[in-house]
Amino acid sequence: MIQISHEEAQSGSVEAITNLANYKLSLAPDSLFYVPDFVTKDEEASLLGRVYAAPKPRWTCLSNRRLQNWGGLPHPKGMVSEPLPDWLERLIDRVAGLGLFSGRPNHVLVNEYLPRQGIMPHHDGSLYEPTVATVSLGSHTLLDFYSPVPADSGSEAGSASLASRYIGSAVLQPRSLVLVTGLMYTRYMHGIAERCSDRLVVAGGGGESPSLFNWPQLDGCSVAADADLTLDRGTRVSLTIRRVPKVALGLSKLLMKR
Ligand SMILES: O=C(O)CCC(=O)C(=O)O
Ligand SMILES: [Fe+2]
Repeated sequence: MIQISHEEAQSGSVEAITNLANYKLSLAPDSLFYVPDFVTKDEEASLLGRVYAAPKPRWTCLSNRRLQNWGGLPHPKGMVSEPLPDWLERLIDRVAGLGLFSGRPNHVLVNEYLPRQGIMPHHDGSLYEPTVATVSLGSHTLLDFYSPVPADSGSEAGSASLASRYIGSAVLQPRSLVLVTGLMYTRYMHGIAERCSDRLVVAGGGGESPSLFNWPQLDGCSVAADADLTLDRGTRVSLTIRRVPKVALGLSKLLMKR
């Protein structure tokens, strides 16, 4: 069993990120950033407390995960925005400070995955600015990336071709932040396989894995491996932070303008 555990995150403070370029994953074909321990263990517990304190109707149950939508429903005509709760605004402050978004993020999807749950490969789409910042809580997962379906592939482009389109993964450790932008957002698709454990494919003898984009970053962790190189998944909550550029005026704002 491989165990990837970070040195104890200090409870009160995290290292300030002064240069995001230091966190760019050079093994990925385009812009992918990975920041381990973006939140502390205390912050993780507090964020999980807030997620699970949300009223039941906040949750939408899907077949392979459940989610909470915060900030409004993105729509081609503009999102009627709703105020975000303070606990999300504080997290957004920190993400906005990284300077990757053109303005302040205004939308958060919270996903909860039990072991054996995931999300099919997809694009996040054009209603959002093409950058997503994801904080992982509670458990690791493997975020897999795929080349898009070739335009001329017709109906053959089913799951059989998925393996051939796979380009690599990032291990998302609990408390980490991953930033997907550039072609990694617009061109490549991403998904999470429905598995209860992840086998980390370590190619070659040198502890390198070309298919794990953040393998060198994991090196900084204490890694103990035996034969099976498997990470068991627990319940993972992801906070996916985005910016919806087109915002429609809500009813109250429209009335105020009269
Ligand atoms: O949970 C994640 O890290 C990915 C979620 C995702 O791809 C999405 O909400 O669009
Ligand atoms: Fe997505």
